[in-house]
Amino acid sequence: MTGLPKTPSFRLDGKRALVAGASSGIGLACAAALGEAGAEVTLAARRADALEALVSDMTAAGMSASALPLDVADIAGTQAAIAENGPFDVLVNSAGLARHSPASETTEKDFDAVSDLNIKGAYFLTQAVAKGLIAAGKPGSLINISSQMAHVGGLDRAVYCATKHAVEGFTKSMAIEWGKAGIRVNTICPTFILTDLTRSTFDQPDKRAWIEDKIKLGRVGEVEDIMGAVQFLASDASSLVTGTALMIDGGWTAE
Ligand SMILES: NC(=O)C1=CN([C@@H]2O[C@H](COP(=O)(O)OP(=O)(O)OC[C@H]3O[C@@H](n4cnc5c(N)ncnc54)[C@H](OP(=O)(O)O)[C@@H]3O)[C@@H](O)[C@H]2O)C=CC1
Ligand SMILES: O=C(CO)[C@@H](O)[C@H](O)[C@@H](O)C(=O)O
Repeated sequence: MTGLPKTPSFRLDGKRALVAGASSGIGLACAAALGEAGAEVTLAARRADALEALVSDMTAAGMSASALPLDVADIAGTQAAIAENGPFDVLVNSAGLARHSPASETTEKDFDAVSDLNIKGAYFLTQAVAKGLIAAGKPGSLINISSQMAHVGGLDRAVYCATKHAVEGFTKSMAIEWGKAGIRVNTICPTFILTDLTRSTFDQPDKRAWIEDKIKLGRVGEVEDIMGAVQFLASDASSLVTGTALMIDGGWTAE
């Protein structure tokens, strides 16, 4: 016997990771997952106090973390912050927002607010981190938190769905462009997960029943459901994975 193949490592020791949208919900969980795997994690979002609280929790748990207050919709400010604090080997972009209304009533203000963060902010944040890697001649793994709504429509969620479909488009295009440089670009597409973003949806009994019916595994998502996926996509365990969407939807889009 010549020896068994060895599973590539899920560890991230020596890697620098940036998590945008780390002050709550899915981003916070992703930051903890990356820290647990050994990465040095930079936590970005607008609320500096929430970031500092997470830095304290992660440090107390033996992880390496620091805060970088940042508005991802401020493109120039984000570019400057990444240039100053990078390069980052790993990006998880979980900064996002949603506004709900019938498509016939969407206002330009809501359209712009959701698009400016979910598409434009995500695009230029991903670009800024990639530019830092290219300049440093380093490989990397860039992950955008998209949504199952990038693959299906959602009643009263036309703008949000449009932005998440757009994220899938630029992710695939960037994956093609930067593949030879060893920079991988992927999305994670969660189903409904109880966070500040979805609380108002879950509070409506008819909406909760709709969600529970559509998720074939019979339970709603929790932030912990995203953590293993982030460790996988950030690490060498996924070194041939790029330009793809990892569905974490309990079977919603299988129907
Ligand atoms: N929860 C769910 O069911 C699902 C969520 N998603 C996606 O996951 C991502 C995270 O959502 P979730 O954790 O649920 O929501 P939360 O509202 O809990 O988290 C959103 C995060 O984004 C940050 N954020 C918002 N605006 C900005 C900004 N302009 N600049 C920087 N950071 C910003 C917030 O921090 P701060 O306010 O401090 O800036 C916060 O950390 C979103 O992209 C969402 O679309 C996808 C599928 C399902
Ligand atoms: O992406 C999501 C579910 O797959 C959620 O963030 C929402 O659609 C959210 O906007 C909601 O409807 O509560």
